[in-house]
Amino acid sequence: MGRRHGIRNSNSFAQKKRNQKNKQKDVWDPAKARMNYVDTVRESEAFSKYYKIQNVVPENEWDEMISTLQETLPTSFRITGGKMEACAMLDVIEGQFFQELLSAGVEPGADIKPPKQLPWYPDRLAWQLDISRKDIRRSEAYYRLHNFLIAETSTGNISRQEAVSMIPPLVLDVKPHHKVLDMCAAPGSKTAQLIEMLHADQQPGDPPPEGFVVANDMDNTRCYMLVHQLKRLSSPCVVIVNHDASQLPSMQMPAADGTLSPIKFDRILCDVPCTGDGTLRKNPDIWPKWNAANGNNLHGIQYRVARRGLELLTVGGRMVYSTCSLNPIENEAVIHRILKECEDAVELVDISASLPGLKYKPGMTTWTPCSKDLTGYEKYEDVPEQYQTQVRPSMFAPSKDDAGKFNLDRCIRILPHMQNTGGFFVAALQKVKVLPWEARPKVTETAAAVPETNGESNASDETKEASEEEKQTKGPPKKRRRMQGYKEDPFVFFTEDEELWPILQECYDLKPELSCTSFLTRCTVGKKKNIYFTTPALRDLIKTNEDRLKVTELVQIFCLIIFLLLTDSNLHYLFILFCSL
Ligand SMILES: C[S@@+](CC[C@H](N)C(=O)[O-])C[C@H]1O[C@@H](n2cnc3c(N)ncnc32)[C@H](O)[C@@H]1O
Repeated sequence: MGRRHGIRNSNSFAQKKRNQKNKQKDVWDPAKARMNYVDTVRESEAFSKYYKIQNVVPENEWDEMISTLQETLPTSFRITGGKMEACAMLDVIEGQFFQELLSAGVEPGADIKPPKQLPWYPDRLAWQLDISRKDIRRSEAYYRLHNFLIAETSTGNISRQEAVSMIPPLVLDVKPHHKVLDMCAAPGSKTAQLIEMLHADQQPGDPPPEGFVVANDMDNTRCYMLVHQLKRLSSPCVVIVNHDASQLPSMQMPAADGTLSPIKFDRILCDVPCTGDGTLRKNPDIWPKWNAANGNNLHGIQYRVARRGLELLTVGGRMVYSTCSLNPIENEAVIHRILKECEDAVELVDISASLPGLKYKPGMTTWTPCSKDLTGYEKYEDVPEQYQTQVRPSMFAPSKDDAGKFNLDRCIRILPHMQNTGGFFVAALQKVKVLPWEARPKVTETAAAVPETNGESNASDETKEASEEEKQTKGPPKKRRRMQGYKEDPFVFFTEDEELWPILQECYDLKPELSCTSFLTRCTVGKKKNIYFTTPALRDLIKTNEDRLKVTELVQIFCLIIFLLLTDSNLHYLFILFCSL
């Protein structure tokens, strides 16, 4: 009784506090004020002036682009999972929900926009719906479809993803045996697509694919978003790591003869941090903050991440560079700088045929670097001293004579008005031979030295732009600073004599070909409450690289939560079993 009384008291206190707060809010609510401001400021003078200087869109399309940017973005989604389940889901969506919409559309006064299939997405599995909150309220058919999409998104059968953001994984062309690296992965909508592609050919009862995805993000909190997003896929083929991608250490894998060799990835997604001005429809608060310096400041880290990606890419492998920015300084200028440095070791791939029906502008071959005051410069020598740290020599377009040899027109820029989407940039790079500065991969007897990092932020200082491979060949710097972050629980793999293994095998009727050494826990002592399963390839990767990563405390590898259908029974029960042991 007393306790209850206490609770009532504390509740009324909390209520009083809330009332006080609400009163204050009536006077001044900064969040509300910001939203009002954002609602009214749906165009930025600086944005318009800058993109007119860049000629990013032909004069006669300008007004259409700006008015599209001021409209709400349509919803788009893709159907996930194996081919059979996806087709069955498509039948339900088309046969039931879209049909209802179409029937509602013939009623007098109904304003129903038919769903649009995204022609460039395979098997008719991606759709765009131009529906607003108002539509959902006024039409029963819209309401039912909306609720269905929400429910299916939470179970993972549908992924609500911006249409243009589906493009980079498609262009990456991932096969089940590929080693894939996603350099800047959080929150993970593209990583999910990559994992689905890895499992594309897998039939029920088949072993998991040979390939894997290493998903990295520098932001520790966003790594947990990634864990949350990817958990739904229950794939044993993905590991999440937490690094500055421009300094991602070389990982090692044991060869058949027991020696270690550095991993080179077959496919790399380099979806770099950017100003995001292609997402203005979704994030209108970018309008009032937009300025030319933001893009200039990101050029350095974008280049360094892409360059590191190419170092980690195998010869013959493909890397896709993408941003949700329209700015050539964040896009073509980065690609041009990379191609120039890589000489003839890297080429732009013509990806137009892999995206049938997609409307886009070919990459620009000329652009004009600008300082924050929106003065454009023809050449670096024209840049006043005060802006020389902001506008860098590497940002300038190739000369007319040189332009042809880079094939920058093979890049793809999607402008919002072309098919009612966000803005996006994508380029696919093929590594045709080792990079000029790259040492040929060495096979070492022991784990290679851990690449050093000074843990500093991504300042655009060119002196920091030496590649990680270069640093490794020069030897480690003398001082080592600990990077801030959280220490993750260890990865404790079962050994052949694991006492739980016979119980597990019997209880879950595990297939005999499953090796107990692919199971792991995250604790060294105490009850093994959660048991994880991963593929042999990822087990080797984690085991081979964990120690050196732990020593430096640079990396937190997050577990890939893995409940593949090892048997017909649902392995989620493992949780229950071991919690009660
Ligand atoms: C454009 S978002 C990536 C979106 C993601 N690919 C997706 O599809 O959901 C860029 C990401 O890069 C991360 N990031 C920023 N700087 C980074 C760096 N130096 N290394 C690795 N990740 C970085 C940010 O935390 C952010 O999550």
